[in-house]
Amino acid sequence: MVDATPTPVMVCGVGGKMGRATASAVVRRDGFELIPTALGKGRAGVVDVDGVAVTVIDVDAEDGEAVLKKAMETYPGLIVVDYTLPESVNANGELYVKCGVPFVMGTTGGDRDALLREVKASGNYAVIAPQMGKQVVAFQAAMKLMAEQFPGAFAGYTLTVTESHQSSKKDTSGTAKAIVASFNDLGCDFDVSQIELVRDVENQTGRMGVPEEHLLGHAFHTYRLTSADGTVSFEFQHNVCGRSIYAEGTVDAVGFLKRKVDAKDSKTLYDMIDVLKEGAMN
Ligand SMILES: NC(=O)C1=CN([C@@H]2O[C@H](COP(=O)(O)OP(=O)(O)OC[C@H]3O[C@@H](n4cnc5c(N)ncnc54)[C@H](O)[C@@H]3O)[C@@H](O)[C@H]2O)C=CC1
Ligand SMILES: O=C(O)C1=N[C@H](C(=O)O)C[C@H](O)C1
Repeated sequence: MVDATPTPVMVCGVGGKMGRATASAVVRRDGFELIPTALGKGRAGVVDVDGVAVTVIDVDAEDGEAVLKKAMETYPGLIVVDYTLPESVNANGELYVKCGVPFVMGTTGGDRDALLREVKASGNYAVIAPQMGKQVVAFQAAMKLMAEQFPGAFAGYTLTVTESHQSSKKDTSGTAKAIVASFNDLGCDFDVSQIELVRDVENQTGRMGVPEEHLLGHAFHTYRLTSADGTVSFEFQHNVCGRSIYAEGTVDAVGFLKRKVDAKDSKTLYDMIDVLKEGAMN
């Protein structure tokens, strides 16, 4: 029998740009319910998400663990989505593990190795990925596959990576970092510190071609490979305007995770390539 109960979702960081976009996608999508409570930082209050009034509880003022546990009791089967900030990633991951709540971590940055290690060791269900957009995840997966199939194929090539995002983005793109890891396996000697970050309007609208109306929300990435003698070059580019591609993918990830929890799957830690492989992305 199909379970008709909607999956309850708490969106931590709902006061921010991605949290708001994701909460809105949860409200729009059948089979999901946005719960009216969320954890926030320094911004207590009520956020209206398309008619759902979400009370944001400031983790600096109240006990986040108690808030989460209460929400888990009130909304059995709760799944948390995290779109907070790089400096909160590890502490939030630890909090969700401590409470035993399944979660989708879209937030980038922090100590990724520690996050993945600790969540995996805990056996807590989670999807953790720096990129939730279906087609970009497919590109990411293709680069990973190429590196697995043809390791070293681009040895001797010079790689340059340029990523442009809204000026409020402080960290280097987590997606670009993940793709650089595949280029490293393909033989390119490149460190993520060499990624060029474009955050100023002049370069964004000029060199990168970002439409003015998307200066506050875009992700334009270019990966360029050039052979040692300069006679051969490759360019991979993905340009995203707005945030709906990530918000929709996040809801797909919540649905995927819910099915894994219900099935008591022996694997508990996933990324978006797992979600894509299962055909679980709209
Ligand atoms: N995985 C993906 O596909 C995507 C990931 N992102 C990532 O999402 C993150 C958020 O980005 P934006 O929404 O643009 O940032 P933002 O600055 O607009 O929003 C962050 C929100 O999180 C809140 N916050 C900070 N620490 C918190 C904590 N400990 N607990 C609860 N709330 C907390 C802030 O008060 C703010 O409301 C970034 O790491 C970004 O790279 C963004 C787009 C897509
Ligand atoms: O902060 C953003 O906006 C984005 N963050 C993610 C990243 O760091 O790669 C995904 C996308 O680039 C948008």
